[in-house]
Amino acid sequence: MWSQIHGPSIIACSLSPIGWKMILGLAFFLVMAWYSISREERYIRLFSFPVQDVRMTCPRGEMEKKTTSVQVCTSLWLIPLCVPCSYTRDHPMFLQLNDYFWVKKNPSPYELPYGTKGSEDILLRVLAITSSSVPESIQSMKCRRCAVVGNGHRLRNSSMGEAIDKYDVVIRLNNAPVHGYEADVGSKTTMRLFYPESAHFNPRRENNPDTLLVLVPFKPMDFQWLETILNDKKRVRKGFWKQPPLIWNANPEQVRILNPYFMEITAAKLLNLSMKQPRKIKQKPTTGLLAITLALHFCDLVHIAGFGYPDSANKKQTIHYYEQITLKSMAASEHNVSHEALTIKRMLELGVVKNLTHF
Ligand SMILES: CC(=O)N[C@H]1[C@H]([C@H](O)[C@H](O)CO)O[C@](OP(=O)(O)OC[C@H]2O[C@@H](n3ccc(N)nc3=O)[C@H](O)[C@@H]2O)(C(=O)O)C[C@@H]1O
Ligand SMILES: CO[C@@H]1[C@H](O)[C@@H](O)[C@H](O[C@H]2[C@H](O)[C@@H](NC(C)=O)[C@H](OCc3ccccc3)O[C@@H]2CO)O[C@@H]1CO
Repeated sequence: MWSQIHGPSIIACSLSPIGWKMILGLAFFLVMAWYSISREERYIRLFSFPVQDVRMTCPRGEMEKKTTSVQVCTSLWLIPLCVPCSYTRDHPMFLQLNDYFWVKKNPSPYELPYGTKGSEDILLRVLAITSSSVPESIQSMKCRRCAVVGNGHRLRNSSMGEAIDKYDVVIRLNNAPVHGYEADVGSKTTMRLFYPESAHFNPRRENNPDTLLVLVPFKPMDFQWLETILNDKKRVRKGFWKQPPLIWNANPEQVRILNPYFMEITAAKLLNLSMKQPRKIKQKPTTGLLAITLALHFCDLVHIAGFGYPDSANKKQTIHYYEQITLKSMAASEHNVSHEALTIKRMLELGVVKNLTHF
């Protein structure tokens, strides 16, 4: 699925120079044709981007592609032309203990949030008390139809709850509640992505007994928070931009640590942020865009709901479905939400993801 967004730019394929020239020529033609056809909104059907089925059937062949290879597709005179390209799914979703037991052959080149360089020791300790496995119930799914639920206000009074709960996998974010909002957002939560400052949810009330609580690490202190809270050690208050919970009633067996690889590719490939001096760039992906990236790797079909910020001139519009705060609260947030909106729009246009609410 990933190759359908970026085509040849993400996955390195070995093609002869003539092959590449042909593809470039064809790409030019493709753009021209796309422009004329897209206005009639028919281009998705004609081109080789397989549109995600608006019904809930599994896109044909997706599971086979996962285990074998994928193809980079373009078109020749509107006839699909696909180039086989080797692709390995060698990025586990969650960090695992045995990767930190021994000196790694390929150590991470980046520090958090894009890699684990420098955090190896604390990781050894937190991975010893958490788990890294994808539960069998998810691993064995024949088809993973996923809903990524953003925290946006447009979910309010949407009555989307029943539809969201029908997905095989429902990904939620931060402290977004379900209790009291079931009719609009559903109650199923397969995974909840969060960081210490956003862990202000009641793990038992807002989740299901088997919900995976997935820590998105942004800084080494995030691992330290997890270690102290799960081991009930003395809490550390300094080093967080907002006070994280001091009591957190979660089962360590449900806790996972997201592989920073997904943050790296969200930043580098979707937002074109430079990875050369990541510390200097005070911009990072939102948790929602990260979750979409993760879902595109992991799921056969990705639908989103609750994404989309108000226009920057709209100072009064609340941004969440569950609380009365406006864009002003995000002034120091280090996100570029208009850039992200363009990225999401592009994915929607290509049919790579489908939106359940309006965008
Ligand atoms: C003040 C502040 O820092 N706010 C940030 C909050 C805050 O830290 C947590 O809610 C705390 O619990 O977290 C963020 O995001 P937040 O928790 O608001 O929302 C989760 C994701 O939903 C998508 N979203 C949200 C609102 C909206 N109107 N449109 C949307 O598309 C976004 O993709 C967003 O990522 C975050 O983690 O990304 C980003 C926000 O900038
Ligand atoms: C996904 O990002 C999360 C959230 O959406 C962001 O708003 C938040 O940004 C904070 C940023 O991570 C902090 N940087 C560090 C290194 O901690 C930044 O710190 C400045 C600061 C420090 C101390 C006291 C107040 C502010 O603050 C940003 C928010 O204002 O990051 C979230 C993930 O942690």
